[in-house]
Amino acid sequence: MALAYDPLFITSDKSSMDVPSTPPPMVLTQDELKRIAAYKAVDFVESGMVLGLGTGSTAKHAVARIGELLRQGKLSNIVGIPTSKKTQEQALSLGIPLSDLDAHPVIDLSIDGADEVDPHLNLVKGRGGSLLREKMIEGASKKFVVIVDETKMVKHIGGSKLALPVEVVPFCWKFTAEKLREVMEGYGCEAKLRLGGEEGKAFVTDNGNYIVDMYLEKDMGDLGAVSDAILRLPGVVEHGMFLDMASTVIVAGELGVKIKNKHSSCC
Ligand SMILES: O=C[C@H](O)[C@H](O)[C@H](O)COP(=O)(O)O
Repeated sequence: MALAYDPLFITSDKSSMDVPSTPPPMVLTQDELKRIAAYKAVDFVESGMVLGLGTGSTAKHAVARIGELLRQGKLSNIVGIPTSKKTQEQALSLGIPLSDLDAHPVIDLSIDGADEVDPHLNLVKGRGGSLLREKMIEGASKKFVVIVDETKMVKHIGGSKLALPVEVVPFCWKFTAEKLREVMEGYGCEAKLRLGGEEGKAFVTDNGNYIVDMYLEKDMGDLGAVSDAILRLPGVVEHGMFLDMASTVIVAGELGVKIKNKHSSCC
């Protein structure tokens, strides 16, 4: 279905108005909101850029749009760095030239979705299992634009009560999961191995690891301290909290698109 995409439908945190003067032309599905956010992010893309290509149901719209603009000749000389095998396949199918972090250690712009966004633009990512490559690539980016529909906005990280993913090595994963649970015990934490592999086996990431999903009851408060404690555990490869990494978050909702920039987004 074609979107009636209205530029007046956009607000930014630089603006004093949060509600646009023109009402949205129709009730949009969550997928349409994801697509609106993704297309808006692709406005930041310029010919000649090295781009981090995100993973997931929102990022796939951005990758598709980049492919379309390349095909139309409106963008040229783009190099994409995919954050997962799935995105790599999509980008290849669209003819987007690809490379990697070894060849391009500095990336101009990354565009990716998120599972949660807090008021400080801290994120949870990795419910699709791609957090490690995403963190490596997005951490090497001069600009990181996050695209979400409004359901992803939370008051605090973990606030959706859905998974905070941690990538762990398969070797004695139960031991690591128990250590994670102990570290997070004060926040009412449950730690569960993610399933989804063949015959009900563990989900395996693109890096051959497992994911332990943490479910939290309480606000963690000092996210930096929790991050450090998790990363100190042997067996942990990476976690899905992306702290202070997003430059801009584009949020598409029924009342319009909001653009939130780092350092001007909160309080
Ligand atoms: O591992 C997956 C990624 O972090 C995704 O970007 C994240 O889960 C958001 O995915 P979606 O856009 O499908 O909600």
